[in-house]
Amino acid sequence: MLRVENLIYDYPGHRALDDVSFEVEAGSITALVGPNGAGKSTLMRVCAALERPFAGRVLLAGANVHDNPRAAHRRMGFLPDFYGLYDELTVAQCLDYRAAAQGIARTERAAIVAMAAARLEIADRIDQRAGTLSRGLRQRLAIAQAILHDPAFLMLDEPASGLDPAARIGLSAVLRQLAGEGMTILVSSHILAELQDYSTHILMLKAGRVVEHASLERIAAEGGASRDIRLGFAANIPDLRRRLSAITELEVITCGSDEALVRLTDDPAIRAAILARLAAEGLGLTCFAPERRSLQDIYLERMRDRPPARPGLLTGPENGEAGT
Ligand SMILES: Nc1ncnc2c1ncn2[C@@H]1O[C@H](COP(=O)(O)OP(=O)(O)OP(=O)(O)O)[C@@H](O)[C@H]1O
Repeated sequence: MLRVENLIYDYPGHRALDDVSFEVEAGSITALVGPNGAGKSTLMRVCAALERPFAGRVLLAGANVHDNPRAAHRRMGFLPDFYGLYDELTVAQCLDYRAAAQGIARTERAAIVAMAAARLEIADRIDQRAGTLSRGLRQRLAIAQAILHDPAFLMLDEPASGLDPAARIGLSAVLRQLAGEGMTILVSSHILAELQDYSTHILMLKAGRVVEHASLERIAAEGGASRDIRLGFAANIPDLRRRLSAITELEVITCGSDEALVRLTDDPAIRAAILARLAAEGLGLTCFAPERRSLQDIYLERMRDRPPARPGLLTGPENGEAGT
């Protein structure tokens, strides 16, 4: 769907994108993450053909977006991190204006405005002025503006920033729904727990370079079974820590009176022996569950460990060369 090849982008005295290559799979929701200043917004603006790269190219469904930005804008939607709405216009007028700007014929506009408002669940606000909407509803209107021409590809730059928890949950549902309807989405955010809920892939940038690009499934499976195990017990055991610590192959990370987090070795035989010992101890074991590695753990690990991608490599989940 979107293929980015060897992008270089410089601000005066600063390289913001340093040989960035990746490919976004059709139908995926890719989370674009990285520390402040990593280059996420710059990357999105270049992909949206709002900035011209110094080198490299961006292909949307095979067409170079910088050769014909207007054609690219008809195939993509973009919500920048800072956007303006016409506060004096109603929701309907805002959407109608954007539809006109997209070149949609006057006769088709009413139906398209109604459909976009329905998709973002703001149809009941259609006659309300944009300036009187809550932050969450403004965000919905801005996304409705970005998708009313039914783009195949949608980019959202930090759409959750400033939203309250309920509005963020609503936004996640909207993104899932749009992806379910066939839209390919690239979304940047610093809220990793939420990205984990709806993303299929992750693209990590650090200092203008790709340090990881993979499906969440592949990342979660990487490294085999988790070594951290959550234990649960049927009743309170006052000396639980002491009893667990007595098992030498097991390291106690946290411990309460009826639950604990412990770290085991990767060796299946030793793990089986520890489980058998725990059962034999008569502790009333009710839970022995590997802890799922969170996106946050993976992010922190990658940001710490990984060298940036080698120049010239096209990173992508399908070729398995991400961040090597
Ligand atoms: N107009 C500009 N002029 C000069 N430098 C800029 C400009 N815009 C961004 N930069 C620099 O380019 C780098 C990348 O910025 P960018 O905004 O793309 O990062 P980001 O990953 O989106 O950051 P954040 O998470 O804080 O939004 C930063 O070092 C930033 O200071």
